[in-house]
Amino acid sequence: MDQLSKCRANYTPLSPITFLERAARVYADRTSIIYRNTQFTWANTFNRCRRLASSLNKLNIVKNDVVSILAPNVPAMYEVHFAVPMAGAVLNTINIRLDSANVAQILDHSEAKILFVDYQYLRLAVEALRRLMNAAKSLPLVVVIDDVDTPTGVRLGELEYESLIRTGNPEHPPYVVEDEWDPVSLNYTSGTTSAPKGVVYSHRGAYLSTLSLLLQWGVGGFPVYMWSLPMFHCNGWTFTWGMAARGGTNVCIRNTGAADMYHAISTHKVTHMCCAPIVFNIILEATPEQRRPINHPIHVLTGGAPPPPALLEKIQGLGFNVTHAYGLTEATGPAMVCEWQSEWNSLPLVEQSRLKQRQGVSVLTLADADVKDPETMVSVNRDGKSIGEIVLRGSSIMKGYYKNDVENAKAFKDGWFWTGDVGVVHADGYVEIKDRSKDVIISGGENISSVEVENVLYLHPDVLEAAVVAMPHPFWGESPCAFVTMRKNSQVKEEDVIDHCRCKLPKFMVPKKMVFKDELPKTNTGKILKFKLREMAKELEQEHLNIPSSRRVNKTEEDNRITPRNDQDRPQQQILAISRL
Ligand SMILES: Nc1ncnc2c1ncn2[C@@H]1O[C@H](COP(=O)(O)OP(=O)(O)OP(=O)(O)O)[C@@H](O)[C@H]1O
Repeated sequence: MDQLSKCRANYTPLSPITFLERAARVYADRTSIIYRNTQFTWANTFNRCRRLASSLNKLNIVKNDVVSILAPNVPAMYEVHFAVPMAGAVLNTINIRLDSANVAQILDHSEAKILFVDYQYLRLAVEALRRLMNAAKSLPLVVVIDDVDTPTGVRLGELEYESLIRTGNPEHPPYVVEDEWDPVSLNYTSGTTSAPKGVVYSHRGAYLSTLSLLLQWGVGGFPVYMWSLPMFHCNGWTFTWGMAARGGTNVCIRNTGAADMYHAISTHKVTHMCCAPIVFNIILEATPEQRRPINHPIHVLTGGAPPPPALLEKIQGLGFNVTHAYGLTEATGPAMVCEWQSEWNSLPLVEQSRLKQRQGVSVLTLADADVKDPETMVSVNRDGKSIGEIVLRGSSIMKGYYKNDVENAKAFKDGWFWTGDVGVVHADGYVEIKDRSKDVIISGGENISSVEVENVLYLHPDVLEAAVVAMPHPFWGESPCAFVTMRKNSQVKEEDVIDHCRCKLPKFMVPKKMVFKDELPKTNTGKILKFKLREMAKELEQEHLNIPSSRRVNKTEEDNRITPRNDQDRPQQQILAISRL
């Protein structure tokens, strides 16, 4: 049998762009995209993508060139997921809430040849380009994306998205992927804990991850998928490509405000959506004018941050059927999922939410997932208590970080990808995150999981959002400090919330300081920027100790950037502390 060899008939490189060609054949007249009053079919989408790919090649885009895009969830953002790789190039979607310094950094680091910019983000793009120009760096060609539904006429130079489509060749032969290990996209990490890193996906990894997530989430034919998750985040957790694979309808929305989401859900009968847990608050806090009745089941895949059980309970009560996944940019989005066991359906709702907030088991494309002691590399006991670092291996894991050998060497060790997340394994094999290694609070030699304290805070009926970080403590080394936002018109005081924690937590885990804030600092993907809160906690401690402001740690310009510099030495220290336990 060994002599049977591969040939073109039985071995084709895997690539997610093949999903579109098939969609155009199989689902030609079905709706592919809805955006305001504009609708396309799968035949239209294939035609538009071929035209755009041909125009990109005419602009001298060749294999492995990077093409960037700065846009919200509009049709163009969807189309480039096919058109750019169909031109042989690598797609780089840029987070629209970054500042111009970060956008410039990404354009420079990725060596982007073309930048597609949605008209609403032109100012940000221009500022980023000005920075590149001042630093004598090369500039990408800019293509403005006007609103396809209600064009504004805004331009910057000659190139405009729709005219590239109009002038492109509809018969352009689809690009043939020769090696499935070739790059398909370049996504920068959220920069929650360190400088954003450029994560490269292969055609093979993207293809397999797409299929595995569709299967894992049980997405059948013709889903109506609302884009409440930014497509720029891990290519929309691969559902950009996935909707073509299932002949789904992409409901594009510019903003994830409550009114837009409720309107889309009820008008288009949305069946599926993904989002960070923070979006549940937007849905739950909607005003009566924004709300619409929800009369059909909606499947939600949530991840990106730990969903507190109290929040899961509330959103499920509204008719949303939540699946909880855990993932990273480096794992092409969701890598583990809390796979639901039917016998759990008979448990009380509180117990169901407690089980569901666990991060779960590996998705199908991962060969393995484990929790290991980072010093001994030994797997931790399945007792729900022994702590270690979550490690992953398999075809969903990135090719590597672009131009970053140092981080590649740290991330890939002993045949595993090391996530930097700290967790436990329960007796049933389900993993539960306790923290990011950088966020663990070490108080008097005890590790405190900030997630556990946050879960208790979320049980308070007036708490809207909560984040717990380490505050320096003269005796214990660190103590928990909670930052909380409260529901509108709440009369509750800080002391009341501390008392609530006292009733539910061991004394050493009770926040020593409670800070009410109007808003918590977040990344665009809805993650709370804990490094910023740690800085604030440090300031609070210095005030508490009456250190004159002149001697306090100064805020530098960099504090306002995504890149946290202050925590660089912390993970190693903390992992060592964890492994000592
Ligand atoms: N379901 C989840 N529960 C808890 N945490 C989660 C979950 N899903 C994702 N996360 C957190 O999000 C992280 C992945 O986020 P992402 O890839 O967007 O960039 P980042 O890690 O936030 O940014 P950076 O690596 O630049 O700091 C995971 O490592 C984990 O800490």
